[in-house]
Amino acid sequence: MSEPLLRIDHVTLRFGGLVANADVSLDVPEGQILGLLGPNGAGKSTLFNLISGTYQPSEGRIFFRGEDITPLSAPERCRRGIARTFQVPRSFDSMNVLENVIVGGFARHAGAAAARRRALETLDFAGLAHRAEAVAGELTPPEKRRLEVARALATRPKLLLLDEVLTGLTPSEAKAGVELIRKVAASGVTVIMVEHVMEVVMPLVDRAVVLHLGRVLAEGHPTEVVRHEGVITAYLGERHRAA
Ligand SMILES: Nc1ncnc2c1ncn2[C@@H]1O[C@H](COP(=O)(O)OP(=O)(O)OP(=O)(O)O)[C@@H](O)[C@H]1O
Repeated sequence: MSEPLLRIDHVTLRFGGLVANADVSLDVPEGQILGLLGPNGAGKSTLFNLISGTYQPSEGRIFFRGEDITPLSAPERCRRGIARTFQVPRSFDSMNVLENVIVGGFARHAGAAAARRRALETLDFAGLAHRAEAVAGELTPPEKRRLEVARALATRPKLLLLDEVLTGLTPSEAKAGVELIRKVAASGVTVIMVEHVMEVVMPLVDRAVVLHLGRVLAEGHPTEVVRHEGVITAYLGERHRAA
């Protein structure tokens, strides 16, 4: 079997006495859309922070394309092709949409002209080209999420971490968001997404991993995972039992 794009190898992260991620091991093959699920406080965002380099694990290693990236900083990991969005959008509100995406592009493109070219392409890809000159702070909530994704894509990632980009959207907005995620995956970017809305996650992801109390509770095809007894008890609740 070929090497996974990302390998998380027995990773633990402690904040003092609190274990936010406990002995997490996970292989993510190239081309997959992986859903990372679990109740509030399960350790999903912490795992994103460990993959993107915001946090260093207390124990364990993280490999990307076969390279041990555990000691690398977040900018170094970005240059290798790992990008992320944040639960609360972090765009620069006073700058326009294009400028925001150019900032993302600078991480990977030498020179303003190349970064601008890449930003324009990315806005087009993300369906935001018509809002290029709009001030970011004045975008609608779904446009702000799209801008987050565009900023991350401008770094030309091989792995994109999406933290609740569909949460809080109306069903039709979420449907448009799903289409964008499918398009991202079809362009060759591997995706790991944290999302709570099961109706959205189920048909979209190739594989689901459920975290609970920092540990991997279940892993597999989404249809198997939602039938897992421990997942129903810890996360989904009784209404999913008969589903
Ligand atoms: N910087 C930190 N310092 C101390 N504890 C933290 C820190 N970041 C996260 N935690 C704790 O680690 C645990 C996991 O948090 P995390 O945010 O990763 O969960 P989550 O699954 O992303 O939750 P949510 O769905 O609410 O975003 C929680 O108990 C949280 O309080």
